[in-house]
Amino acid sequence: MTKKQAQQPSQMQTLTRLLKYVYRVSPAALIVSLVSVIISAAASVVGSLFIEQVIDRYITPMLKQKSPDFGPLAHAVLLMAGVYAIGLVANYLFTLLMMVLSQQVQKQIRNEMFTHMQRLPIAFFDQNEYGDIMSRYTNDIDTLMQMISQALPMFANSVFSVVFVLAGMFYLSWQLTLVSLVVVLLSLGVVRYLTGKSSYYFDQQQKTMGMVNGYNEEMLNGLKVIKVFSHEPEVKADFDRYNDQLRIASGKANTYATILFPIMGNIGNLLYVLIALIGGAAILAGNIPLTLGALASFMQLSKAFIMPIAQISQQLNAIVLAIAGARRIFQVLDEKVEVDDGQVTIEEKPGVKNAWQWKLPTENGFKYVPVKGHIVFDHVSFGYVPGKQILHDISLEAKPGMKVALVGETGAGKTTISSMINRFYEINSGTITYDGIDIKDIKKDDLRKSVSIVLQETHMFTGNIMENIRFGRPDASDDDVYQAARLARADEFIHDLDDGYETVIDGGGGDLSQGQLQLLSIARAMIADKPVMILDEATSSIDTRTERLVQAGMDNLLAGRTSFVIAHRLSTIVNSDLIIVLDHGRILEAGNHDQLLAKQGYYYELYTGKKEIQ
Ligand SMILES: Nc1ncnc2c1ncn2[C@@H]1O[C@H](COP(=O)(O)OP(=O)(O)OP(=O)(O)O)[C@@H](O)[C@H]1O
Repeated sequence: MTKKQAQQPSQMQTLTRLLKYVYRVSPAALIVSLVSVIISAAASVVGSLFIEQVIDRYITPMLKQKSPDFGPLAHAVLLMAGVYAIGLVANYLFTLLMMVLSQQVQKQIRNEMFTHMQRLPIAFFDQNEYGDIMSRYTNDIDTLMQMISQALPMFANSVFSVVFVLAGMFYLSWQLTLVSLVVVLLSLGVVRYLTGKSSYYFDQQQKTMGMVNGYNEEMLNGLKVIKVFSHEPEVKADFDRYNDQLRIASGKANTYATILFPIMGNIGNLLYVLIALIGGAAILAGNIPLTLGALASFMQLSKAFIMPIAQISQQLNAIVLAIAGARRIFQVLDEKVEVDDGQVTIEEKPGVKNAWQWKLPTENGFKYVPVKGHIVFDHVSFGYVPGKQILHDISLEAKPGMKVALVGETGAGKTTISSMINRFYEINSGTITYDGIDIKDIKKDDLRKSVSIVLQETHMFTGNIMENIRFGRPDASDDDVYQAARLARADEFIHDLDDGYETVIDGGGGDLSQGQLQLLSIARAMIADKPVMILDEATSSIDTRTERLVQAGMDNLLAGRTSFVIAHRLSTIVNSDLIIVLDHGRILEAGNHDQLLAKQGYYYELYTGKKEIQ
């Protein structure tokens, strides 16, 4: 994410944070699962220890009896079955609980991420690829869930098994336990090497997965451009490179992870044979005070000793992978949300539609003041990134109801100025006031509620035309929608569509032309009818005849409202009250059309065609 986060938390810190998170979602489920996992591990060891009793207490004596009584043996076996049954139930319970818990955690994380992302500043989305963000939302959450529902319970089960088995082994014979431990210690070297390698590659796999998804997303978005320039082979070559990196990382991670298990399995067999040999020889020589039953029990335990160690190391892979995912998820959740210290809010006057008023806090409560739309920039400077200033000392005043045009070459800073008004970004110095109130004192949501923006890039949401226009004002009636569409001159083409206002458009804009989409977004802004309007190349894809008609509708709407208009076609802005001519983020000239023409400066050259907006 941002560079600040280059210093990553350790795996242990992330795991602890994750466990706290899981605990917070459902403390009861986590505690009951933990108790169940302990019971399950203990039951299996107690079951193994029973073998000693069964052999030494019942079977061996019975071998010497002429007519053996099977009753006590049957009783002991039943008891053993009972212990195993308890273990089984506990095992089932904790598996089930962890499954349910993982679903709850998944829901909670998705919810928190979504809510958090909505509160992140636009700058976050400028700096991070959508594909990478999506990968955190999908792949990383998936791996995390697999860890919580599978790896973590198995890991806990194995850890407790190892502890109990070790205790059981010590109880039976400390000498044979020492032999087992030497074998285990030797095998741990192998485990460390293999898990170290696989976790490194699992981390790489998650990272490259994010890159592949990011690349896919970008290419899908730019598919048309790729086709226009016949860039398919180059794009494919780049994709192959990323895909190959993913294959290599994924292949290596899984190779190291999968060879671990067979190796550990064989070490387990080796230990089993070793214990049988050493134990048998020791019993025969009378070196170790061990019964036949105890040896059988010990061998059973030694088998149950290596497997959990193998499982611990294997589950460690999944845990390491999930920790990498958890870290990426927490990175998003740790991203600073937009600062909002604003106290001033905006409200619609009760009973009067589209009449807005400020709710200003005062010493003894608050007071209401009508919203006028008076915007003042006072020596404003701004840069998107530190050290690269884009706007230099901008001062301008848009009196209520004024139409202010921003003119200048591409990259001059027109959109940037408009983005400052609703605080998409924070200015570096100077102040911007709205009706005399510093915009930093206005609650962001409310500030944005009072400013309508129509961008050149239109975005429609999946739904029908009616719903998309109503997006501007959810409580608008059908008649309001028709009225806005008529004003925006969208009504005509909507009627020509087979399903009219019911025509469904998908997220990308469906079969509508860019100009038609612009008309819809103008209608959407018109229905919102805010005190301040920003039109950023809002009519650039509309033909000049329709643009004139839309303009007429808009001028009606804009009458009495403050508006900022950015347009490359100067015909759109000649009737503006104030034209601000920008060059490299500085104001070059300001005045109305006649004043600027009379000045015979930059604007005059643009208007008379001596200079062209590039
Ligand atoms: N999100 C961003 N991050 C960093 N720099 C940006 C960002 N958006 C714009 N810029 C830079 O800020 C400068 C001004 O861009 P801006 O979009 O305000 O220009 P503009 O006058 O609206 O141009 P156009 O007529 O092409 O829309 C440009 O140099 C641009 O590269």
